[in-house]
Amino acid sequence: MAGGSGSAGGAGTGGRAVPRLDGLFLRRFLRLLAVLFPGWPSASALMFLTLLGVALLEQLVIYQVGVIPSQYYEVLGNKDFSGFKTLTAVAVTLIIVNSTLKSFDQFICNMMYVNWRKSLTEYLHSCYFQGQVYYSLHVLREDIDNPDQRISQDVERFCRQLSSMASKLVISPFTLAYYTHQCFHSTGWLGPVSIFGYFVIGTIANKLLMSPIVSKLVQQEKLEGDFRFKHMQIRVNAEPAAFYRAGRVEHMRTDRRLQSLLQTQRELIGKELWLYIGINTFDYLGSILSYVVIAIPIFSGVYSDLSPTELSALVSKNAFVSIYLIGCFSQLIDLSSTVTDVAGYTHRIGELQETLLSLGRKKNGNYSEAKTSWDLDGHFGEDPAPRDTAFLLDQVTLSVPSSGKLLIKDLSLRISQGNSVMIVGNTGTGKTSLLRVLGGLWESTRGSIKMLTCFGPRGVVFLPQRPFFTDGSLREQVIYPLKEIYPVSAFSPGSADDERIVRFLELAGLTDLLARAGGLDEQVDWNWYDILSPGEMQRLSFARLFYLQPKYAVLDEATSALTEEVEHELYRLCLQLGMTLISVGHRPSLEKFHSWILKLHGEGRWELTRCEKMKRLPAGEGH
Ligand SMILES: Nc1ncnc2c1ncn2[C@@H]1O[C@H](COP(=O)(O)OP(=O)(O)OP(=O)(O)O)[C@@H](O)[C@H]1O
Repeated sequence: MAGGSGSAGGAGTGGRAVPRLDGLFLRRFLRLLAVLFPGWPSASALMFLTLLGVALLEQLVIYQVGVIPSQYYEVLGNKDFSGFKTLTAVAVTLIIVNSTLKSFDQFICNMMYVNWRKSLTEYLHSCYFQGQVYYSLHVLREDIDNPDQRISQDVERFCRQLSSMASKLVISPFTLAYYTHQCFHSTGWLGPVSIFGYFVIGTIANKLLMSPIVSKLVQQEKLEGDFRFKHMQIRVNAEPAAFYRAGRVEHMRTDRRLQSLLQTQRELIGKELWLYIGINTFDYLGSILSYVVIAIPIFSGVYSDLSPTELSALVSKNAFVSIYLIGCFSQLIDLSSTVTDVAGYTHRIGELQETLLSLGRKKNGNYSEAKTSWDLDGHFGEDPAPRDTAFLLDQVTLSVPSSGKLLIKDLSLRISQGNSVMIVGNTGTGKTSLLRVLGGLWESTRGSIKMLTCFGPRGVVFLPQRPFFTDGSLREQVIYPLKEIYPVSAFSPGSADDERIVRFLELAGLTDLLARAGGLDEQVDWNWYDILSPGEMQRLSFARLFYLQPKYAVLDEATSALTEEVEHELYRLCLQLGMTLISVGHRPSLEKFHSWILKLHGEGRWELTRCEKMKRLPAGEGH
């Protein structure tokens, strides 16, 4: 497993551009926005409009609440009791409306967060699970660290931070326009121009302070993922680790990853200090800027004909609108730390999105779209492919993708029905790699490979070296990866699905498993890897194979944990069920189940021989 296992100290950018607040950020952000707002009328767009309406109403009410104190001065000064009662009733109503609107504002932002998270995660899932993209991403691409963390945690934080900014951002164009107009009205061009100038300077200074934070944040997220991955490694491998008494060494290694993460967090906090100094300075300087704005015409003699009282009234009026306008800008500048978070997550999610899309576009020429996936619902149409041949290899040369190490050179082979092939050879000579090419996971460096049948029950089923189980009931393990009950009538008319499953479990020697699992459909809360022995896992994989009854079964050392007798029995059943086998194995006792032996010698050399020991078996069942 490559995901998350990258070096703990690296920046995680793997030769890529350092993440900054630049054009690349903008492009990635706009691409993510297109996922969050897929069109009109989408739920997100409607929520955003509602938020805009609520925020506008809120502004109106806030303004009304703001003038209440001055009205109290008036009614109390005049000892106007009925005016006081009316004003108090109005004030209470306005405050209730204001608090309701504020709560609604928060509520809509939270709902938007959930909705955005749903859209973005589902979108990434659709790219991640398309074809074999998840395999290529984890095994063949090493430049993307912790894809799992990007999809789960980074998306969550991105959406949360973005939604926390939403209500301030949505209203700011309106408040800015309104108070700029007001400011221009009372101070002329000098007020708005100096405030805008001040904001531009503040933004440039902030941007300089924000960029290093963005790259640090991206690095911190990578280390966070590495740390979590280390814990997951222990969780998944608790038993072998315990046999090795690996507690001390794993403790040290896990602590090392933690230290590396904490060191980066300290550096991040150090960089953020400068940003906070910038933000706070901007806020407090802004509060005196309005007086600086009014001081310029006063000292240049524009108001020299005004009396001191008239001048004070003018100062107070101008200060009010300028402070409001500066307040609007300060609110935007205050969002800087949230913006850096959003930018960091944007880079991480954007990188993942780009990689997923490029992997999704890269189609394996040997496999048409229809053949790259299973018909999971069990609906089987007509298969136009010739039925007697599964794979046609012509002058195929195969190398390890990352290192280029030559494994097989100029191999021509036809794998057709009734002609089982056994692949043998020393460790690391490329036996599994050849299956990877047959399965469409790797591409050959030269030559052509044609798969003339499909994946699934009517075509090819692979049993990988490491058995794979999903979460769920025993039935779900047996029928995997079919989702629904397999259409019995296709192969065994008349017999019920349950009976077939039980029979195949018995044939695989797993009768007791039915009782342990409490029946076929009991939703067990255990991890199948924890409760099954390696041998039982291989037996269960065979029960699955018997159930699916494909025409071709590709078995990669699928019986390595079983005795020779059990192996013999399982292979015999496969042939009896009409399967043609393509197996990788080491035991010579397996040869009798195959017509051909392909021996790999490494460094490209191979040898194909006819096997004379092929066992004569009774006619296949079900075909
Ligand atoms: N994802 C990978 N990245 C880099 N190298 C790989 C990868 N997978 C396999 N290899 C290398 O390719 C070579 C062939 O591997 P392969 O798994 O095909 O061996 P094998 O013949 O099946 O061996 P074994 O009998 O041990 O199962 C080995 O040297 C292995 O280290």
